[in-house]
Amino acid sequence: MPEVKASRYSPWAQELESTSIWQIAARLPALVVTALRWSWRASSRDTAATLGLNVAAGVFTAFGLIAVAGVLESLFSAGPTPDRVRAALPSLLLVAGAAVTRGALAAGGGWAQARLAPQVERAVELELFRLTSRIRLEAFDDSDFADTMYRARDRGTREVARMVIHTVDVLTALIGLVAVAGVLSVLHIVLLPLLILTVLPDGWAAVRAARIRYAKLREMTTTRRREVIIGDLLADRSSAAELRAYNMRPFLLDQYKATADHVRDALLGVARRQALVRSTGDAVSGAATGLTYTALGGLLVTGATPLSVAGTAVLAIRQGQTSLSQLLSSVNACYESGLFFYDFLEFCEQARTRFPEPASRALPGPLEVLSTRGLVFAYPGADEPALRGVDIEIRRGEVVALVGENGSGKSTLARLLSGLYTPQSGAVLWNGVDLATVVPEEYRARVGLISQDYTQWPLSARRNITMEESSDDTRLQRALKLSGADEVVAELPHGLDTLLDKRFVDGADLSGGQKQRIAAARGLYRDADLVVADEPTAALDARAEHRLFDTLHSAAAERTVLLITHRLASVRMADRIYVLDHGRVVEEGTHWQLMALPNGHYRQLFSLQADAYTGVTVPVHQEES
Ligand SMILES: Nc1ncnc2c1ncn2[C@@H]1O[C@H](COP(=O)(O)OP(=O)(O)OP(=O)(O)O)[C@@H](O)[C@H]1O
Repeated sequence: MPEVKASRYSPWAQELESTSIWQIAARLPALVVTALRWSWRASSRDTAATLGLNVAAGVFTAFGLIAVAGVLESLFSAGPTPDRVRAALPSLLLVAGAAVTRGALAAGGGWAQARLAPQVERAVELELFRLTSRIRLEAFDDSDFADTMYRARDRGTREVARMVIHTVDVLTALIGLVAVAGVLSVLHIVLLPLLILTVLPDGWAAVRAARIRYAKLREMTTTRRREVIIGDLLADRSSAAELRAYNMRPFLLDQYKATADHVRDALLGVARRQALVRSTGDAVSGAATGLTYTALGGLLVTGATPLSVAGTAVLAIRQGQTSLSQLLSSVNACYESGLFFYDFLEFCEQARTRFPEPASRALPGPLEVLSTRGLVFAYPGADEPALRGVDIEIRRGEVVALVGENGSGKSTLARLLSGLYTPQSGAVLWNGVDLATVVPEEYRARVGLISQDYTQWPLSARRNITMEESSDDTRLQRALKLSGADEVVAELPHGLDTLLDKRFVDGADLSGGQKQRIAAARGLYRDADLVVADEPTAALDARAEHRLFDTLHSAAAERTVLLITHRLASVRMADRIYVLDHGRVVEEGTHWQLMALPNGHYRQLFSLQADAYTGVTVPVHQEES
């Protein structure tokens, strides 16, 4: 299967192949400006310091090179050597001064740069999750958009800070090149071993700084995993419905912020320690640079090392080569980051087009009647609509059942009635008011959804049921009892306070049926007008199933119940049954009315099930066709 074999990056790789380097280079300046804008928003002070200090360090590198040229000019002039060395002394002092200043500026710039990365990453990721938790639910069924979202999450968010850093590198290397061009006519030479000595302390500092970062990241593995898990809940298909149904967005965003703040603070600590190590390395390197020039002076005074024109030229060329290769590699890095960053920007743009339509109307009182009018809904990219003009009605206090074969559209209809999907045409009406005009959070708060694909949240059992910080004990105990979740909680090591996630210490895992009981308790706990139960008993044992159906039927005394199930024996008592087939309501009525239809769809399905239990067949006339 090609889609399984393809690498995760294949969409990106394809785009890369079809986009020429010039096209990407042309959009690079705009990307750099956008990245700088993000960075400025995250921390204007650190952005300014990163740019200012690094560019200033580049200027001092160039200045040092020009000062070296001055030294050489004095040394190569006519006259006795001691006089020439003396004449070179002011330039030598300038060289040393430039090196120290450059070192200090680069250390400051490096610190600001290291501070910037976690701050920009946090700001960008928070924006990503603000978008993923706000987009319409059907956006998760659009595979192209899912790819865009994955690429944005996988690398895109990290690349903004890198773009800023690579931009600085490009500017610095450019300044170095200009300086080399200016002094190419001047000749100079440096002793190789001493030059290596000037590089070694910096190398040590770089290794040490990398180790500090690695050790911290390792220590924070669990925290970072937690961050990823919360992030997944905010952006994953599996939790998207309940996140919306139970208005979990503010809570999860707060949780994410708290964890992300912890990671950010730890990384700022790493940045401080790294800056210390790097400045130590830079100081030793600076001293070694001074030593190099002192030794060079000594060698010249003693006449031990004659300077040759060729050697000096080689040095100047080498410097030029270094600046050039730096420029190339930073442009390359900028280009690479730009690709990933573009993914992120593309995602933001696409996500904003998938926000729910703004609605401001309040819910018009408690539910009297919920109805649909010509409801049509197609999933993104689907050839056929899942619902093709559905009209149903649910009145207060009724138990209404939706039945039909797999894929007939029951869950889709339930989600539209729960306000999770928006119809392409037609409307869902609450007391006659179109739900598209009502504030979604207000409506969703009046619906208790027992979802077919429920989420087990990595929270305590209590929070898994209440889905809100405060809990009403009377309602909680009632929901536990009605759903049979009381038996589940009784077996948990810390009762309602047990964490329902095996991935953490003291976390507990539940069986499929136990999870379903908790999900049922969640729908029953909510003080809702309408309970939507979509296959609420699929994983339950016979006793629990019987109990829950009894509960749902008696719950209708205070609430309205929409029940979707394949256990047709349980819908016999429903006030009305709608039979769906290929996205249409094909039959409607009570159990006995539907059983009276000679070739009825419901009658066929019911008789098949009844047969399996009793061996008694209700006669079914096969359609003649
Ligand atoms: N996320 C989705 N993306 C695209 N198509 C979907 C999606 N979910 C369902 N469908 C399609 O929509 C149609 C209706 O599906 P739906 O889940 O509403 O059926 P159902 O009656 O609830 O089925 P079941 O009894 O198996 O739960 C089916 O053809 C299904 O393949």
